[in-house]
Amino acid sequence: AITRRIACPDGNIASNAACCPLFAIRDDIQENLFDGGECGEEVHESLRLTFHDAIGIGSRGGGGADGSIITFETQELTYHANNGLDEIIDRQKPFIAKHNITAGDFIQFAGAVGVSNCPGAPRLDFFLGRPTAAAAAPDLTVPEPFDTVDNILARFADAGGFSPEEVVALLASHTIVASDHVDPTLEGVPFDSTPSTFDTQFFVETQLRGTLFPGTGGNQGEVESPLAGEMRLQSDSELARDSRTACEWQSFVNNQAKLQSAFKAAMRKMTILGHNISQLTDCSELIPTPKALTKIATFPAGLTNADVEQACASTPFPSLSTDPGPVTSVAPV
Ligand code: HEM
Ligand SMILES: [Ca+2]
Ligand SMILES: [Mn+2]
Repeated sequence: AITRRIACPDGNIASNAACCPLFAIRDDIQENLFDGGECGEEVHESLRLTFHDAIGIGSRGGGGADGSIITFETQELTYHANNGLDEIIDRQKPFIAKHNITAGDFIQFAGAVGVSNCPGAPRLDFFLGRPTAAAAAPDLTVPEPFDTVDNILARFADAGGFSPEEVVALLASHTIVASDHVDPTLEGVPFDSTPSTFDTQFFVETQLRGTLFPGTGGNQGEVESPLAGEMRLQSDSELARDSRTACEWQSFVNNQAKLQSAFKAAMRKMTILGHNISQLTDCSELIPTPKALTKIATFPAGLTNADVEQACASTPFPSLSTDPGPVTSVAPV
């Protein structure tokens, strides 16, 4: 294939002139939205936003990854599942206003650039050219942590024909979480012990027997986790144990290469929902290459294979070593 090289007005080289404005946007958000290239709160929330915008499509209506969650925020932010997204939307809006880019493109661009700051992440694709949203997405397109596996799989299938395997791949995103809203008494609670690293610990730790709540019990959509300071969603717990998804879930344990390739492929599909890829421009070259990760997955200190709730019937849980030292707790982000 012939790679086109175009000189942009600012001196950057692009494959397509349409991508040229993205260099300045990337530099601006790395410096002023992501605190100089961190894998922190704004990255986590920007990734969550890519999902809540894109999944708004299907038999009930909605335009997919069209920016409607910002353009029609007065409506979509009244939906229960979007609780807390007002903060990142307020942070993103000035960048959209300043640069000549639609909300739909910006949400997915910020997500892809942001994820590149997390060691171990794949280099996500980015396609440009989403028009401004025409209407708000309807309510109830975003799955909730208290939904059944049946309903979650059905919603993803309806939204974009996602298979159960692709749903599991997308949930790799929960390796970089700091939850503020599931337990109203806590802030910044991770779903795994490494919330700033795009690793497979999430798939290890969600398979361990739950023994405690990081804060209060009785929150809708939360079940017990195996580690002080760590939160487990009911939906993640059930997907890790359901016969339709358990083996796929387990297959990511200590498989960084699969984590990267499967998440990248599923994100490519999710981030263009509602669009015809032939009408978008591939500007993936703008996405930085994430730092590689060499850490091997482990059981947290004090826990072993005996704490695994084996759910995949056909394949044993991978053998992992246990972190040395006394039992620790996961610090808030
Ligand atoms: C069954 C599907 C899903 C459910 C039920 C679900 C639910 C949740 C919930 C309840 C939170 C905590 C929000 C808070 O308390 O602040 C959360 C966080 C998050 N979710 Fe999901 N999620 C799902 C799928 C996804 C997907 C597909 C992605 C992205 C591809 C994603 C990305 C994230 C991220 C990055 C966060 C962390 C946000 C932060 O730290 O502020 N989730 N999710
Ligand atoms: Ca992690
Ligand atoms: Mn947050």
